[in-house]
Amino acid sequence: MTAAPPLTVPPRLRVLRQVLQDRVNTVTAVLLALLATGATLTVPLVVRRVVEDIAAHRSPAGAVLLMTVLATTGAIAAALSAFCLARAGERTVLTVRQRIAAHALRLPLPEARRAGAGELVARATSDSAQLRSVIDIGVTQLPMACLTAVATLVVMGFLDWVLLLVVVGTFSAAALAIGVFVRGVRHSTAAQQAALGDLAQRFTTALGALPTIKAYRAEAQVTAGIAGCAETAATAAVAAARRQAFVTPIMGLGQQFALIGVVMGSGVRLASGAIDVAGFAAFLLYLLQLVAPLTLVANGFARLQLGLAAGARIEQVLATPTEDQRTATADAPARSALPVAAPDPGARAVEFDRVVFRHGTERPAVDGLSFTVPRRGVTALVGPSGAGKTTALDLVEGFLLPDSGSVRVLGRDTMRWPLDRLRTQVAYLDQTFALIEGTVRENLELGRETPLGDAALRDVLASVGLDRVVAELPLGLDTVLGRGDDLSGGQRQRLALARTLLSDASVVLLDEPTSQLDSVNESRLRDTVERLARDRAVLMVAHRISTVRGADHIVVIDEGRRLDSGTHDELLERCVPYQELVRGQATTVGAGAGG
Ligand SMILES: Nc1ncnc2c1ncn2[C@@H]1O[C@H](COP(=O)(O)OP(=O)(O)OP(=O)(O)O)[C@@H](O)[C@H]1O
Repeated sequence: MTAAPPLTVPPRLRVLRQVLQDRVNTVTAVLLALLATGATLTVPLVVRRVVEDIAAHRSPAGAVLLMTVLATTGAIAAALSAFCLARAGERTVLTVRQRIAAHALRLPLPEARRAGAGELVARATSDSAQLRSVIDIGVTQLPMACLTAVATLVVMGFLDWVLLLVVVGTFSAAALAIGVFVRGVRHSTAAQQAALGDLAQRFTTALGALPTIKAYRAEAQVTAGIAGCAETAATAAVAAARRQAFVTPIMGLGQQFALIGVVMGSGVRLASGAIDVAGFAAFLLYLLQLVAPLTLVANGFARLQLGLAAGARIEQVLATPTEDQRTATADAPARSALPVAAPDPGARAVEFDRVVFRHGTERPAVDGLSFTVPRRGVTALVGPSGAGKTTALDLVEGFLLPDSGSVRVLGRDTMRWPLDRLRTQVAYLDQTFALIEGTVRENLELGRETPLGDAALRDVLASVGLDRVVAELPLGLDTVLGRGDDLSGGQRQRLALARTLLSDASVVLLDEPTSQLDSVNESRLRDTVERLARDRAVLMVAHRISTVRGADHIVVIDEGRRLDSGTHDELLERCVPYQELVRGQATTVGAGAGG
């Protein structure tokens, strides 16, 4: 199985700054934990007073009451501290999830695709949840456990420093042994989270391809791949658990040896008067109390690795520059900081000037491409499959940036347009005709700040022949699409087209808008596009010659280069590759399609 390809920027742990965001709850949790720790540390000293009172035939009632108050206060403070910490933790997880979602949707398309939808979802869900352990352990548990252990050792040193040396010796040996066992935990936890990301990625992709998987009876085959990722995650988790499983028993062993050593040494120390019976009782209580914070420290470091590994994976996403943060050159300002200038009214709608673009491959997808699109009318981009047509549209929309040359929209280089401004001017119907999960209305109004009235929505639906279809949906315009109620492929395509038609953009990009339409709807689309092109530029990619033959201007491209341009009749007369395209369609679908 392959791990997800790495995102571009190495991980840093800036995300941990989030820990301090909910200061009120974090500080309250720390103060309450200090109170709980103080109470826990004081109890054995009060026990010593109880023993002394009993030995001196005094009433121990006062000391017992004090002990009860301290123990209760400690318990309540510990509970409240844990609650405050949980609140701070959950708020942090919430903020991180919101940041990941916002950031992932703003990543450049190639980066988002490379990361993978499932991987990004895993970082917003399971990785983010792991941050709780960084907060729970890192903010209070580890510091308080260290504080408790050190303070306990100090008090024990005051009670009897020789017996303390026995304790320190045995626990040091235990710590060394634990160090050997937990050394590989970080590696195992990182492997576990990478496998979980891989699992989410495979699962998401498989659910997206469910009809194909079912049609090819590939459920078992695909399940095996997903199960393989789950198995890798489980193997890594078990490896980490195996190492961690030794922590508590080794600490217990350390405590046993310490107890034996202390009991053996106590005879001499009591006989010499270095410690009295009450002091010895307190010393033993402290020794019994010591093992809990020490175990917590040892386990805490191991669990902290899990949170830190998740933090690194989250940071990897957040450190990848968004589209707005990307710059044209190293010293250029980020796109979001570019000055807002109005489009040039005299300029062409789109101008490609010797544009070269590679999808990270040796061979350019667009190779020195130059052509222009006038301010009004339909320009069609035709060429064989893989010629670079979609890449050209993606360059206009600013999804991709040219490696060299320039793409100008309304007279301005796309590298120098603030993206939201560019995309206000350019509407795009992409090949996937993707609808968001939401109502028909939400799909039509996507990206609009002010809602449109029902009449406007029905008009646009009528223009793509969908008015009756939508009227017959259970809740009409308010029917949620995508789950129980859905449309056919061609209907989805027309709904996506209707969304594009509602835009006020000066340039409209249509990628294969007729690929799933019957001849009636194709003819309707041609009329709609012609109407649209009366006052704006339409740049359309289409394989069907019947769709493009009426275009004002046709640009023929192959292997990322412009071969020729002109009207259908001009190209039919002089452009051999265009003639071949037309002839190819005439032989496959009949002369009517090719004209
Ligand atoms: N994400 C990608 N990663 C790598 N190569 C890609 C990617 N997208 C496209 N290409 C390559 O770039 C070239 C141009 O692809 P593009 O999708 O622009 O062609 P097209 O003319 O739109 O094809 P079609 O008509 O089949 O949709 C092809 O060789 C393709 O394999």
